[in-house]
Amino acid sequence: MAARLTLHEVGLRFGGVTVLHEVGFEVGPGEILGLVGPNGAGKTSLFNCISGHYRPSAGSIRIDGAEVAGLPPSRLAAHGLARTFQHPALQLRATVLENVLLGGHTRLGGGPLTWSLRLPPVGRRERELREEALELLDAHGLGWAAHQPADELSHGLHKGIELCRALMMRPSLLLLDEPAAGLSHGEVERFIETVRDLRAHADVTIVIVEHHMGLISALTDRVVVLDHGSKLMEGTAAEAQADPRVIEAYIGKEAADDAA
Ligand SMILES: Nc1ncnc2c1ncn2[C@@H]1O[C@H](COP(=O)(O)OP(=O)(O)OP(=O)(O)O)[C@@H](O)[C@H]1O
Repeated sequence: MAARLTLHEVGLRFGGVTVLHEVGFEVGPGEILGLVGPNGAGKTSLFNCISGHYRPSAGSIRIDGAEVAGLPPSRLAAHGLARTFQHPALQLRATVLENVLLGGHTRLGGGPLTWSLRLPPVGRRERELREEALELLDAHGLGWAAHQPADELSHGLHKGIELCRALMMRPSLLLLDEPAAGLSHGEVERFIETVRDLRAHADVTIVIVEHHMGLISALTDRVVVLDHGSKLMEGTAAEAQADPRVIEAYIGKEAADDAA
């Protein structure tokens, strides 16, 4: 079942630097939320707090009411969370299929003893997961690459493989960090269709960090705009793009970049 994500006054500090300050919002089951804001606003840092890669210095992060702030990524899988990264984190020497299967390991069942002895239920489960991974790759137009080493494929294909790996976890909460970065126009269009298809057929809540406003407008129900680590506003993508505070935040950043 799709998850509810609730953030309350989340803060993050590195030494004396405040990266996030009292950030709060809620994403309802099955919703698609965009997290946007200028470079350095704190979007990826907030993702890292939600996915357990950073421990927030303050506040609360709940998935379906359970407090998860500070839990490591391995424990968050049990709460239904999966994520992708701005720069796909793949095992480059492994095949595409092996990479996608990594996402299924939490669903293998049993424990280290049954795995190391490779008892019959493990073998059966492995075959089922392998079939499922191949179907997932086929559904995302990557079936042809299943047995190729990941490092022989393009950046755009790496993003697709990483998404399949995340989907192998059967997540109830999916975090996508800049899924369109480095993709061609055609690849972005295909990605938009993929997420629409997910919304129609998978029971999942999705949060997307993205600079590509076309993608954000096409996919999200709501956006949260961050600036300098704080929430600037929350509303639809159209409301955000027309909001003078948001325009000021982006223009101010561009002016500062030009002056540097
Ligand atoms: N591990 C860290 N140590 C110190 N500062 C950090 C660390 N991680 C992030 N920051 C700082 O936190 C701020 C927010 O960075 P973050 O990458 O979260 O922003 P962002 O909104 O995702 O930016 P972009 O759109 O460019 O990816 C930046 O000033 C960054 O330098």
